[in-house]
Amino acid sequence: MGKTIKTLNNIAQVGLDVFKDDYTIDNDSANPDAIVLRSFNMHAEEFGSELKAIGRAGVGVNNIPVDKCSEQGIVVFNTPGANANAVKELVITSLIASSRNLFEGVQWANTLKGKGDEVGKLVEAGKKQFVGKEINRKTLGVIGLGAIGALVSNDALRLGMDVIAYDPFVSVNTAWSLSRNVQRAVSMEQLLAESDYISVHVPLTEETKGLFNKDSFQNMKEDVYILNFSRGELVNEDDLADALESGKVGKYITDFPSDKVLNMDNVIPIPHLGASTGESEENCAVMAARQLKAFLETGNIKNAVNFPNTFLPYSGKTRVTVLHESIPNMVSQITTAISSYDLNIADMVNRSHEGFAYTMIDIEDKINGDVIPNLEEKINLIQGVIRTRII
Ligand SMILES: NC(=O)c1ccc[n+]([C@@H]2O[C@H](COP(=O)([O-])OP(=O)(O)OC[C@H]3O[C@@H](n4cnc5c(N)ncnc54)[C@H](O)[C@@H]3O)[C@@H](O)[C@H]2O)c1
Ligand SMILES: O=C(O)[C@H](O)COP(=O)(O)O
Repeated sequence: MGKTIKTLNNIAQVGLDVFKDDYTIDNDSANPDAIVLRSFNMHAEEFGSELKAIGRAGVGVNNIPVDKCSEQGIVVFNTPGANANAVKELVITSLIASSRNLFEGVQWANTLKGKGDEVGKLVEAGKKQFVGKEINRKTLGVIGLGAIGALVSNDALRLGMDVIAYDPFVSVNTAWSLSRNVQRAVSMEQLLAESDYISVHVPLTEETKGLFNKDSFQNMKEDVYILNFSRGELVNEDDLADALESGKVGKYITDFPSDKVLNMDNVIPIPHLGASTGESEENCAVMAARQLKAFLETGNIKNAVNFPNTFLPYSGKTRVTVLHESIPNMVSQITTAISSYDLNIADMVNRSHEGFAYTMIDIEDKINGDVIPNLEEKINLIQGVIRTRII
């Protein structure tokens, strides 16, 4: 049956092109099968009964009510690493440009428009206001060693910086990709105390909200530069104002300006450009679309943030997919329901992730269409089952 996809932001065409034949892109649909978006805030959105999946073409999912989605059996995907290079390039650019007072210097040079032959003399006289500092041999502290943090760390080393990093949950993938010259901070305090520059690359969660506050600023060196390409809410803005005022923080470079921050001195506001390159937009769109398509057509899950990665080769016969709570005795109750229709199981998989689980069961033959709604209903009645879909 045809499926409807709705987009809530501009999504690169190559990504939308993944949805061919049986799919309709309908941005006015009140009840799509899947939604693709970037930073659109979904917290106030109602979900239609057909909505099975949301694809975030990007990384941060704080714009999506993930817990509500889990409870309603809506799988939320993101695109890990797909925009990491774009962000890294902007972080490195901003690191150097802010150290050399480039943003302020360019802004000032533009004020000389119309000064005619005087411009050359004014430039030479005025440039002393913008004397900067070099990043070579300075220490960069990287908080969060995921896709972006690891790239930033490796490139900063290549530029002659010392790099110290903190991530208590570092993944095996990152560990393999990281230069052995990145020093490991044993605590946030150590990183804060040793860094001339700090770049933060963690997700916004209840735990990381306000990570930069009065106490953490106090632990930092005088005149530290902070780069925030992650989320504005990681920083307590009232405490930041004091730290900028006192000179503890020399500059705050942020991809997430707020009205409050725009009114502070020594802030370099960037209009959320981290992932805004053609390459990154295409990478994210294609990855999000492929993951959604695979899930809608085969039930397989790759890169979901609220349900486990689950893969079973798709035979094209009948597949029963069940999103459920991760509690004892679920698989046996589901298989009992299936066998009550005299159906033989060919293959199956069950995975769990942080309280939620996913079971996919392949039936040996294509099953009669009339059975499908009854079997779905029977499985949905099992306590702990969130959503059943028979493909
Ligand atoms: N400015 C932009 O356009 C842009 C683009 C992409 C991502 N982002 C933001 O950057 C964040 C990081 O992106 P990524 O692709 O590197 O994500 P990622 O998931 O690959 O890495 C995040 C890392 O943070 C670590 N972490 C989590 N909590 C931590 C804590 N309390 N202390 C230290 N480390 C912690 C995790 O272990 C993980 O290694 C995203 O969550 C998003 O908010 C912004
Ligand atoms: O979390 C992300 O991936 C970034 O903040 C990018 O957001 P965007 O897709 O709205 O540019």
